[in-house]
Amino acid sequence: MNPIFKSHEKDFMRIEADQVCVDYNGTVALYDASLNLKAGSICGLVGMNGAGKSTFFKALMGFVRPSRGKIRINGIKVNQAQKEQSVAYVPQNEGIDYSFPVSVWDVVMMGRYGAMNIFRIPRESDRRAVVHALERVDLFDLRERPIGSLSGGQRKRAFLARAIAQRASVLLLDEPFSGVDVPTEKLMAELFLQFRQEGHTILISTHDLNHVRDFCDFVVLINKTVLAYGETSEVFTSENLNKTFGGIPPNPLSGPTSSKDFINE
Ligand SMILES: Nc1ncnc2c1ncn2[C@@H]1O[C@H](COP(=O)(O)OP(=O)(O)OP(=O)(O)O)[C@@H](O)[C@H]1O
Repeated sequence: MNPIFKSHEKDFMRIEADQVCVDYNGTVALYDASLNLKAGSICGLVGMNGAGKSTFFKALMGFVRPSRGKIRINGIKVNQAQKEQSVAYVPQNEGIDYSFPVSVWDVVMMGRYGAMNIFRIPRESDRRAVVHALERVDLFDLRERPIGSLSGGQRKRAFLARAIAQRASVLLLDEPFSGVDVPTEKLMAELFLQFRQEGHTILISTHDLNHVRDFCDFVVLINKTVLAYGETSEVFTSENLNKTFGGIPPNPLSGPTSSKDFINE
């Protein structure tokens, strides 16, 4: 089953971020971050701990409000894209109480909530979407298990299934490979390539540079701002990686420390 994207989603860049700045109580986490991603692409988001990767995801999801800059998902504002369920986010840690008795099936069904009415009574189409998503991540047989009884890697697959069930055209995946075993890593990598084929756009944060080399069409190197962005073959140079991880202090550390410093008004 191919995802059915809304007609206007075909016409626009999937992700447009233009000079996005985010601060937490005045301390800059991200500044002047710009990025354009088209349909059917996989982009790696690479940077050190604290570089602002999760913050970038949260801005794209509308969980944090940029102090400056513009974001469009499929040509529309973030809050509208949220309403249309166009973008799904799989965070590093779900912040879920795993002692809470919720089944794998229920977790994946949450991906359908946005398409349901206020009573949240699943229709046949919702159940079909959940079955399809569970099958794609190879978890259908574990669907009745409490989510808390799954291994870390299985949980990651369950939350990926929730994103698949949502049928979002944009997938934001924060460290999807951390703590997963080799078969799960392989399954996920294959899935991501299928998603790309289907026209999804995937932004993946990872610390593993091999993942980027292996299947990311584009890469964003980030340290509080976008240091380099473009096709992986062009951007993945030792000079750029040094700038991202090594010796050379990036601009924001020697530059302004408050978002106010970036606002020209
Ligand atoms: N809610 C918050 N309040 C205050 N500061 C925050 C908050 N969330 C993140 N930060 C700070 O913003 C900066 C960027 O954090 P972020 O979580 O985006 O980095 P990251 O690249 O995702 O890091 P990691 O690889 O460790 O997950 C860090 O200095 C972090 O301490």
